[in-house]
Amino acid sequence: MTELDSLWETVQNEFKKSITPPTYENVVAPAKAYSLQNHQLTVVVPTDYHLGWWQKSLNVQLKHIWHEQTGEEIEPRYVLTKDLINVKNEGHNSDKPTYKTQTPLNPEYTFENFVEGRTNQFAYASAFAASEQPGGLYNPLLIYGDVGLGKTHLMQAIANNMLVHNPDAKIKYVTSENFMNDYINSIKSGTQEQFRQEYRDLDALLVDDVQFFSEKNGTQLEFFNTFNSLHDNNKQIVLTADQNPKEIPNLTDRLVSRFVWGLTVEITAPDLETRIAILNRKAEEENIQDIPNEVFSYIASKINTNVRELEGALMRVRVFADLHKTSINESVAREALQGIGNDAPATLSIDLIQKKVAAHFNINQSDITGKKRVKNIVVPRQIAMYLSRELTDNSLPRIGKEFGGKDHTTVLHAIDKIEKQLDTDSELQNEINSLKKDLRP
Ligand SMILES: Nc1ncnc2c1ncn2[C@@H]1O[C@H](COP(=O)(O)OP(=O)(O)OP(=O)(O)O)[C@@H](O)[C@H]1O
Repeated sequence: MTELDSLWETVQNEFKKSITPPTYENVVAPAKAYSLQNHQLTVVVPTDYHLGWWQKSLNVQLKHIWHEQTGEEIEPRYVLTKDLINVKNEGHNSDKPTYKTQTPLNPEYTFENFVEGRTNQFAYASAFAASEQPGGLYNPLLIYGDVGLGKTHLMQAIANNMLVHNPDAKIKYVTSENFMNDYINSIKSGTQEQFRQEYRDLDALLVDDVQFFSEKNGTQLEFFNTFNSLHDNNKQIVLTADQNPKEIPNLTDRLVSRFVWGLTVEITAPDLETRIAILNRKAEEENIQDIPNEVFSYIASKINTNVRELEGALMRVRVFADLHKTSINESVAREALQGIGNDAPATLSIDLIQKKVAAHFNINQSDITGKKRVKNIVVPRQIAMYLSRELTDNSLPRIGKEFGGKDHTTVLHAIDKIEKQLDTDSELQNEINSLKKDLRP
């Protein structure tokens, strides 16, 4: 056992005294001290969930315990096991080539484990198609969107699926930062030829977060050449970015034009139904049983942007219930998630939308929920259904119910109609904008 290992054991024992056994077992025990350099303690943790706990809840205590035990002030940093390879590459001796960055694929990032919904199904279908016919129509495939929406998951699912079909496929997954570091290190060590071979002799290259190339002109040029070489040989390229590549500042035009050569798809935040489905899937994966449906709905309505945070919230509820030795129910979830996510979930109700739309068109609310098929009532009814979907988190069946017990397909048809008309009808656009302003000042 190294000195650091035994010190870490002492630190863990100190934690044990001040936190409950489930938090210790679930969160503290799985963490390992990896290195201590220049007052920076690197701690390796297995999942995003652990990362969140350490960064948000245990960081101050760790610094305190460390100081008490050693007299040393430290600045901890937390690294996922899967990212350890990057840490290992840091500070490598410059005469050793380090162009061999190889971040392992996460075997859990498969298409089967990805929940499809309205906002990600195009990205999902494109990624699946690219993995079935690498180097084909969707080359490169670029997936962009906000943080934590599943871009890396889909990108790695492509690689995992390619490997199912061809276990010998040469696939490299790197972040754009890895690519740059590899490139710089190859220059330093005079191993550019090997670097090029390494990157160009692949069946698929996956590069995460290409927005990082912004302003890195030398790296952009090298990547441009790598890209061309792979593309010319019909090798699959998959890229992700946090925004549309055309909007990434300081990327050369020729690189942007390469990025959008194949197919560019966006992922946006999942809707309520998808968030609930993701939570169900996650609970199954983590073997968390007996969660009532209203708890899934509550968590999904609180966290409505980032899937990573959604997963974190579920784990938080679980640990909270463990700590209090209680089963998971809605009031436990409310307590566990105090101060997290949407503290003031939208109070806008379908009832209010119906009232406002009725007043706007000078008809009665009962017309909106009724069955009359005359045009001056049908259109406001469709608009009210559309707004109920846009501005609240209610599901289609729920909306149908509130509109006098209509079927969810009727609601879907109404929304579809309005969406299509909005593309061309500026009067309708103005009408809807003004109603939205009125409903959400
Ligand atoms: N539709 C989905 N179904 C199941 N899991 C999902 C889905 N979307 C995201 N996730 C999960 O959410 C977490 C975050 O996803 P991921 O890392 O792929 O996001 P990202 O868009 O690459 O974020 P970042 O920009 O921060 O890198 C992962 O655990 C992933 O498996």
